This record gives sequence, structure tokens and C-alpha cells, in this order.
Amino acid sequence: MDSHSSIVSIAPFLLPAIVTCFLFFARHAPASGDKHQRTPPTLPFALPLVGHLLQFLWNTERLLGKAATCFDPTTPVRLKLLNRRVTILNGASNVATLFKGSRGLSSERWLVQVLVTAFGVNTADVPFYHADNTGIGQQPLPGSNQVPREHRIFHLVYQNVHDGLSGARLEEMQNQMIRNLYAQFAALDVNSNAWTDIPDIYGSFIRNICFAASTTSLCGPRIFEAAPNITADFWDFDGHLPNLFKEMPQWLFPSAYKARDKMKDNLKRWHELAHQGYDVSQSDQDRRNWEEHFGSKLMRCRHAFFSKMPLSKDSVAADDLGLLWAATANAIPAIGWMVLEVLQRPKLLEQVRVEITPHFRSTAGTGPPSIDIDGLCQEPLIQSIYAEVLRVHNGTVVARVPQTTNFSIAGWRFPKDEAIMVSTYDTARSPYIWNQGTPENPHPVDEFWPERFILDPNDPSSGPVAPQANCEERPLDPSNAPPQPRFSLDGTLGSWVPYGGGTRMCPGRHFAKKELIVSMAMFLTEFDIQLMPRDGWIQDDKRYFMFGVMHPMGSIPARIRRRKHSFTE
Ligand code: HEM
Repeated sequence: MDSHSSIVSIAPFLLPAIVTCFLFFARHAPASGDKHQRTPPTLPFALPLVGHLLQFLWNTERLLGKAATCFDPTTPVRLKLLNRRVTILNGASNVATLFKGSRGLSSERWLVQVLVTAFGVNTADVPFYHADNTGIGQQPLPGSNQVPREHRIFHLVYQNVHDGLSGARLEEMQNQMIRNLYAQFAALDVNSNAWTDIPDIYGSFIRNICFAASTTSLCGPRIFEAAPNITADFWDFDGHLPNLFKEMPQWLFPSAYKARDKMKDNLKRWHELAHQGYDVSQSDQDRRNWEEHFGSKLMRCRHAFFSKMPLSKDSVAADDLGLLWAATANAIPAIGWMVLEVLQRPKLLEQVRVEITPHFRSTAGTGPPSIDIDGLCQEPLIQSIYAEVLRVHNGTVVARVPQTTNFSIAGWRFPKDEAIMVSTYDTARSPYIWNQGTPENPHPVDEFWPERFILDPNDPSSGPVAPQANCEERPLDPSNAPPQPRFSLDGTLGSWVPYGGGTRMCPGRHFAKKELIVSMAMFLTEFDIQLMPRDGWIQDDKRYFMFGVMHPMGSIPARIRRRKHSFTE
């Protein structure tokens, strides 16, 4: 493990000393440097030595919220985490500039650290990752190490996920998702003439069905043969991930490390079975976009290049755990939220079903429904719900590190090797940017407002962005058709960033949009779902804050039945 990665492991030893000399010491680092380049101010902190570490570990939401509001809304703010410094970037235009300026910034060191601490890549394999400083591009970076092409792990992984999630491979993944969801629905013991009680409609129903469907689309069905309990094991691991991510020591959280080891063992068993059934050295000649051993072409080609690298089986399993997590741990809670936000509003449910129906052709129990995916994904209200789910429920931190020299944005200097972070949760809540409705009909930034992303040309108070914040001209419709309300992200550049941005922007975003919308549409078309009465709206489980789309909190009891003319009957 690299030298600065174990800050947290010593934190518990420092605690008694910190408590006895509790000084309430606040500091605001003066802006330094020449008049063109200022160092961002440090958020005041009370404990010298540790800085903001304890708050970072136990109340990250509050800490990042303070960093977003402590100075003016475009001022970046530095945090001190024991011996490490990071800067939280604020302001939509600064965020957009960061993502545009990908040259000179890297995510690779950060990525390796996450692969080790969160997913369990072997420390013995770290030098192999670090030896590759050739970048993600087709050509190695000038002046970088001489690394054989087949060992350029960052380039190969980058190219593989981008190829595997576009064009015909993307279409195959979409079709697989529909087929696999249909198979999951058909296997359920749920009738149309009686209600079935479900103890937790998200945690024991939607989440498990979607994991099985999504993982089969990515990895093929063999993974469930090799590891029959992988669904439960995965969600157990996901629940422990915040502690792993924050580098909590094993002696303090042994169950987190156990859950991760279990998942790595599951994946190793699958790798063994898949390699027995399929020779990855032939994968270049195999034109299929999906086969049953490794599933998607993405996965098959990935294992073809892994097989030429001197990585341990343990590290390959850990790296795959990272990919499986990226592919499911945001998308599935987001599907859950899409369904739940609609179900909590009966009128919205009716409107959504009106948008869904024309795009579905049922095959009446003889196979998966035929869905006009592109048409469905262009419906304005459905897209607005999708964008609003990712605005409200996403608590990700996206990181970049200036690699070779200091980096600057709008006159602020960001030192080399110090992480610059963007909190998607706070950018999505800036009251200076987001439309909060009218005094008669307010919609605060924390509220889920299904129509927030609908721009009605006849209503100047509509659209995602507050009228005073929107400098972009509203484009005219060239067809001269009477202006219709439409889905719009206009003015949200640098503020709606659930997928990050720039060259490292999430390569799964095109698949994710379709996966989220199609899955929601399939659940709402196949089932009537009645949530048990509850006080207030369903809330985010803040334990997942900082780690992507948060899960809904607590158990959500419901009853369900198949709808008449559902596609499985
Ligand atoms: C709602 C769903 C999703 C959200 C909110 C999401 C969000 C993100 C974010 C914020 C990043 C980091 C981007 C950056 O650093 O700028 C990321 C990276 C990534 N995502 Fe997604 N993601 C989603 C779904 C998916 C899916 C479905 C897949 C694959 C099937 C996927 C695969 C990846 C991969 C491989 C990376 C790493 C890319 C790299 O390092 O270059 N994601 N995602």
C-alpha cells in the first residue's frame, strides 16, 4: 500500500490525545502566491493535527456542505485530513473547467488506491499498476515509462469499457437487460388475482431482481452457478464499502474485510468456471457480443488482456469486483428510486404509465416484451424523473489529481499531487443555480420535483435552472411547430454532474439511462405495487453518502400483484 494511504488506521490511537487537548482552534489559511494564483482557503478546523479527519469519517455530508457554503459559492476550499490535503471545488463554471482540462489531471493514482483499499487488490500487485504511467490514450504519454502494449492496464481498461458500452455491444447489453428482467419476473410466485406481501419492496425485491438481471447481462449466467449466494454477498459487501473506502482498519471492522473476501472468492470461482468453458485467447476472433461464460464482449475481452498480465488471481478478482460495483451499485439504487418516487405519487404514476404504454408491445407470456427503447427514453416526464433522481439521490465525490505540475482554474492554484474533489450532492443543490419554483409553488433544492427538468416555452418559471442563473438563450424549435414542453438540461453544465465529466466521465452513462428508464417501465407495467402507509417521504440512507446513488433508508413494506395484460401472463 502506498505510504499515505493508511491515515485512518492510526486515527483511533490519536483520539485520546486529541480529546485531552481539545483546543477549539480555528484557522483560515491566508491566500498566498502572486496576484494571479491564489491558494484556496482552508475550511476552519478545531483540532490541529487531525484537521477535518473526524468529521470526514463520521459526517461527510455536513463537512462537504460546509465546504460548499463557507465562503462565496465559487471559492474552492481546502480540507486537512491528518497529513493529507484535498480541495473541494465549488462553482458550476469551475467544475466544468476542471472536467474540460483533463490534460494534466489524472485519476490513475487515486484509482489504484481505491482498488487496494476498497476492492482488495493485492499490495504485491501495486507496482505493476504504478509502473504504467503511459496514460489512457492510444499513444503512451510522452516521457512515460517503456511499458509493453499488453501491460498498459489503464489504456486497455479504458478502451475496453468504452468499446464495450457503445454501438452494437451497448444494444446487446440493453436487450440482455430486458430479457433477464423478464426471466426474473416470470419466475416470481406472484399472481394477478391476489396480493402478495413483500417485507421490503426495495431491499428484498427490486434490488435483488435488478442485480440478477444486470449481472447476467454483464457477466453471463455462469457467475450464479459458481456463486449461488452472490446477490446477498454483493449487497453485504456494498453496505461495508464506506468503511473500506475510508480505510478503517481490519481490527476495528473485521466484517467489512470478511464481506470483501467472500465477494473476491465468489468471483475467483466464477473466473475458474468461465475459463474452463471458454478459451479467452480466441476472443478476438469471436464476433458474438455476448456468450454464456463471460457474458458481455466487454468482460470476455477484459479477461483476454488480464490473462497476459502478471497479476495474481486475487487482484483480478478485486479489479472485477470494482467493475461489478461500478456497473450496479449506482444504477440499481437509482432504479429503486425511480420506481419509489413514482409510486409515492399516485397522479404521477398515472402520467408515467401514459408515457410508457405506447412504447411497449406485449408478447402475452411468450417472451420478453418488445420495447421501443429510444422512443421511451425520449419521453419528457420520464427523462425528467430520471434526471431528478440522479440530482437528488446521488452523493458521489469525483476526484482528479494534478499529475505533473500545479493546476489552475479561475486564478486558483491547485498543488501537484493534491486531490481536487467535486461533490455531486452539493453541486446539485446550489440555490444560485437551481430552479426552486415560485413563491406560490415552491420546490426547494432538497425536494424531489418530478417536473424540474421540463422546460415549457410558455412558462418562464419552468426548467431546471433559476431564471436569473440561466444565461443560455432558450433555443428556438426549427420546425416552427407550436412549442411543446420538453426535457431540458440547459444551464446545468457543471451542476448536474452525476456521471462526472471530461475524459474520465462514466462510460456506462448511455447504458445506465436506458437501464434505469426501461427497468422502471417494466416494473410499473408488470406489477401493481402498493406501498404500506408511512409518515413522510422515503429518505436516503446517508451511510452511502459519498459513494454514489444512496439507497432508500430502512425497510419499505408493500404488496404487489401482476397487472392484467402484464407481459408474463
Ligand atoms: C446511475 C448510474 C451510474 C452513475 C450515477 C455512475 C456514475 C459514475 C461516476 C461519477 C464515475 C466517475 C466519473 C469521473 O471520474 O468523472 C463513474 C465511472 C465509471 N462508471 Fe459509472 N455510473 C453509473 C452507471 C454505470 C454503469 C451501468 C456502468 C457499466 C455498465 C458504469 C461503469 C463505470 C466505469 C467502468 C467507470 C470508471 C471509468 C474510468 O475510470 O475511466 N457506470 N460512474
